[in-house]
Amino acid sequence: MTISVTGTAGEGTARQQTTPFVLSKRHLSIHAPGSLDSFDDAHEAAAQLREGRIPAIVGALPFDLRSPAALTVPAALHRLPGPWSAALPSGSVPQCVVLDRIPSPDGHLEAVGSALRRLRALDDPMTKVVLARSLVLGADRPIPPMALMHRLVANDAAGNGFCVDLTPAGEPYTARTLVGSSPELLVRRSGREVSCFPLAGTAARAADPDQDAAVAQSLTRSVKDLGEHAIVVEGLRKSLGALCEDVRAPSSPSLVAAPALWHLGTPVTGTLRSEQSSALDLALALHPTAAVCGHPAEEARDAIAQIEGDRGFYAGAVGWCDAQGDGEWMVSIRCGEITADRRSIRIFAGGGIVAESDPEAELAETSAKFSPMLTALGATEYAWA
Ligand SMILES: C=C(O[C@@H]1C=C(C(=O)O)C=C[C@H]1O)C(=O)O
Repeated sequence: MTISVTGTAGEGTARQQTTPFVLSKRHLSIHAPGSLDSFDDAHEAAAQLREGRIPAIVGALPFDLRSPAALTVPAALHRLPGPWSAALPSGSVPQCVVLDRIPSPDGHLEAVGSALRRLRALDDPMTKVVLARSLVLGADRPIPPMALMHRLVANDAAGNGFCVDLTPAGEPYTARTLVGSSPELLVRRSGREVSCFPLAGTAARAADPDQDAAVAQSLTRSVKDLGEHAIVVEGLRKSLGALCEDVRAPSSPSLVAAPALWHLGTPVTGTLRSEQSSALDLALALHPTAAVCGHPAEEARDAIAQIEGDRGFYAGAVGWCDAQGDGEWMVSIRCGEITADRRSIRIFAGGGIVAESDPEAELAETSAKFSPMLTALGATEYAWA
């Protein structure tokens, strides 16, 4: 189905985006080409949507909502059944090599160690913090964002993928693109129905089926992972409760299969008290969950800023919202940011740290989380340029 969007700017002034917005999902994908207008202020975009002044919004929210967003009023919002499967865009993905690690593996071990000292201190309120690291990869020719997303979608059994032009966020994001394949739903709104599907608690999958089943079973019994997961569900129930009635979540998580990983996941649902709250309003109210930030959120966010610096759009949200307020926002993980010249990409992976965490296991978890992006880029983490 296609919703023709006629905004205040009119079709004649549509700026052709270099890269259209795409969000690919198993059952419904969104393709939103063109740009009638853009916003770096997500709250302003949400207000204009509520007032009926813009017909739809697509794009990315940053990890830290005080930073600029990259939101576009598209020229059209196409809803397509099933995962994104348009003809393969011209240009294939070049083979990439790792040029830099930020921080180094030892640096990440140190960061986890310093977080653990706080998490284990009895007088510190922080009980969970999500710490991430990144790899910078380079290629000898441009990395086409749509072709990369195509590969990610093809390699993912659930057909997840996204591609977002970050230009609306202004410098230094002009002509940069966020591309990834996230398994995590921040929030979906359909009429008054609201659903979230947070993931927290992770184990790397094994090639041998018996071993893989054993890994999954032990994840469902891991006190550390169940505790880490419970913090996320508890936080989400609370923030959803402020906007919804009848908030429901099963008492124990289910196993979710992601490429190379098992996760613990819990569906959390509710019914909106007011239809005034759009999918974008919900995303702004719920983000960042403890799945990507920690608990309490403010302490964890400050610790992340101090340890990692600015995360930009990693661990933010990517999604869309229409004039009725319906839409869907995915947590922007398992992703990378392609530079304006498209010769390099910075990919990110993080994990929740709690008092019982082991630094070496956390480092290995981030390596496993890099693997879908590395596979799509034809690279391995420990092969140097
Ligand atoms: C932060 C990431 O993943 C998040 C952290 C998880 C965990 O700590 O177990 C699991 C899924 C995501 O919510 C990432 O992939 O970069």
